[in-house]
Amino acid sequence: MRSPKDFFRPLAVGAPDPVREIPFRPSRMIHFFDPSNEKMAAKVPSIAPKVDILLGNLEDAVQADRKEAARNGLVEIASATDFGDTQLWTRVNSLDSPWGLDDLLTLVPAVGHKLDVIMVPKVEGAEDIHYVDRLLAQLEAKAGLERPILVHAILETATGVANVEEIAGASPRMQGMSLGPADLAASRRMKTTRVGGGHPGYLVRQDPDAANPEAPRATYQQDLWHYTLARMVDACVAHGLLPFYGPFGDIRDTTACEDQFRNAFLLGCVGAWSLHPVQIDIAKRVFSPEPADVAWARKVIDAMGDGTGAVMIDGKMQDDATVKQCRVVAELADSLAARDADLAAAYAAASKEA
Ligand SMILES: CC(C)(COP(=O)(O)OP(=O)(O)OC[C@H]1O[C@@H](n2cnc3c(N)ncnc32)[C@H](O)[C@@H]1OP(=O)(O)O)[C@@H](O)C(=O)NCCC(=O)NCCSC(=O)C[C@H](O)C(=O)O
Ligand SMILES: [Mg+2]
Repeated sequence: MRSPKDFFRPLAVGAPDPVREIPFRPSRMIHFFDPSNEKMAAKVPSIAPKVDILLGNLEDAVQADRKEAARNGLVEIASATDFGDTQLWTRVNSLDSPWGLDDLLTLVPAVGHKLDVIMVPKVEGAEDIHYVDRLLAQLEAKAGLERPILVHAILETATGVANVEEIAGASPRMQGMSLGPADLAASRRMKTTRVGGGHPGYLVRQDPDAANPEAPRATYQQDLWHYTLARMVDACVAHGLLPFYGPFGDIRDTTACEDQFRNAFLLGCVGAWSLHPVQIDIAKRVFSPEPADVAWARKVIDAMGDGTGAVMIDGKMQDDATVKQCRVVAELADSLAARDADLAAAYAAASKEA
């Protein structure tokens, strides 16, 4: 393990200095597209301005015989497109696959200056991040890049979950993590074949009524992902990283998708993956605080002055802790409003009314 003194040293001569703090840009949705799919690729220029993050996916969901086409397609799209202030990410193939190395060897020299973040799937421990860290430093130095490419890990194996804290702290490049519920379910031998979401069999049942033991008893579906998501959020925050929920595979069930995204938002995640255009607006809605909540947060911040002491607002106690909660909401709203004029107007109107 590197000494803490060396943590922020470049890992190759000529590589850019690692960042000291992970930038928190609007990140409500990571929109996946397959660069080898002509229809999807054609939509990139029109989708890019609508999403916070656009991700060229090279891993799962791209057929084995389309891997090279996807990689080359991403180089072409990244070179030809002006993404404005939308972030460009890629998900490379896993480190043990026949394609992961060539993904990195091709993308960094060709379009490394345009890539903000590389998502690495199936990360199992700090050693995976160390490998990518050094290789990226070498490639960045060779390509003459001036800013480091950040790394995002998918938490999608039981071993990865067991090692989540050490993964989060493995490198100053670590930008964030996403939950990968499909691979994680397989790795853990969970008996769900869904991509995220609940399962009707995972429930608790109301106690029997002593006076009427045969009466029907209510059941309450439970959240299969709560434990992992909460662990991931804590590991990320402890290391200054951004946590994301991952994919919701039932594209037609927009209601359950919204519920899953909202649970993640409330628990601390900054965004989720959108796999289909229909999920973009869901993520935008869910991961932007409600105007009424923003107005309330600003009211509390104003009333709390220097942020110490206790006051009563509309019958609710406010103190040093609640003002911090309110700052989380207000600061997120400010950063999203700077990118989204409609949201800025909605926040201003709600604050005026409050
Ligand atoms: C899920 C899909 C296969 C559905 O595609 P399709 O059947 O074509 O849907 P539609 O007919 O409704 O599409 C309407 C039009 O929209 C275009 N489209 C579809 N998806 C996208 C997209 N993501 N970006 C841009 N454009 C998109 C279609 O081409 C249609 O266009 P047109 O005919 O011109 O109107 C498909 O959405 C898809 O493949 N999505 C991405 C899937 C993906 O990336 N999966 C991997 C991430 S999840 C994962 O890996 C699991 C995770 O790692 C874990 O372990 O949990
Ligand atoms: Mg996966």
